[in-house]
Amino acid sequence: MVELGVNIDHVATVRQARRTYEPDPVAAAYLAELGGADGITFHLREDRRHIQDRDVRILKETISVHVNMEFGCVREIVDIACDVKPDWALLVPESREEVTTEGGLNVVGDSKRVADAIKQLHDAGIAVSLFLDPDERQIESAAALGVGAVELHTGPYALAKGEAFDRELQRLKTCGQAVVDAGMRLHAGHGLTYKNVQPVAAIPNVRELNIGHSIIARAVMVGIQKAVADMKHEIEVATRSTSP
Ligand SMILES: CC(=O)[C@@H](O)[C@H](O)COP(=O)(O)O
Ligand SMILES: NCC(=O)COP(=O)(O)O
Repeated sequence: MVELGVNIDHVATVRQARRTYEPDPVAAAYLAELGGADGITFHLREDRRHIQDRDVRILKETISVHVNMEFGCVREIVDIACDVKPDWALLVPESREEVTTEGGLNVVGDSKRVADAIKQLHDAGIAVSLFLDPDERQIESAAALGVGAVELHTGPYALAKGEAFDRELQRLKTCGQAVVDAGMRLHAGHGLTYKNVQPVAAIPNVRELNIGHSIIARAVMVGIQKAVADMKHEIEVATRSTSP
């Protein structure tokens, strides 16, 4: 079975737009779990633009499916992960200027920073996964670093059209096989939607897909009707009690 990890970052994005308490990504994670999520994913960014430290701690305490924490190789965040102990730590490249993660981590050549983070996480008993472009050299280096999983970056696939789409899908298949042959778990994610998920879910031996933006975008849409009806109800109740 291919597991679904639901990324709840953008529930927190809406909350942080007003620096208030709602919507709470912890509540969203609970509902995602009720809906059948096999895991909950979130990205604790250095700039704290969406997920906050408080979310990370409460999520780890309250979620019963596996917790996948994404972050860059920054000492402060690696220390938080070692303290909170998610089931998986997904190391990603991160820049403050980006709107979202733009590419895979580069682990070819000098990867001391990554190797140090992996060691610290492993010493804390946390399984480590690396977010990589579908590039065989990166996968070879990931295997040498001793991580348990690779999450293939599906962003370029998600954006590709026509022949490029077939090419990107083939890269994912070829590199997916390389991940499995090297003895690591195969995960994939980024930019997956209701329209483009099936070819990726059908890649042999893929164990987990992490999907966020598209699910949260759909949740906003399918939930609006009830949210408006609930507000109408509140107003009507008040009007009933105050009208002559
Ligand atoms: C690693 C990855 O592909 C994305 O999940 C990304 O890290 C999510 O971060 P944002 O939600 O800030 O785009
Ligand atoms: N690692 C990928 C992820 O968690 C979800 O990415 P997206 O679906 O929000 O693009």
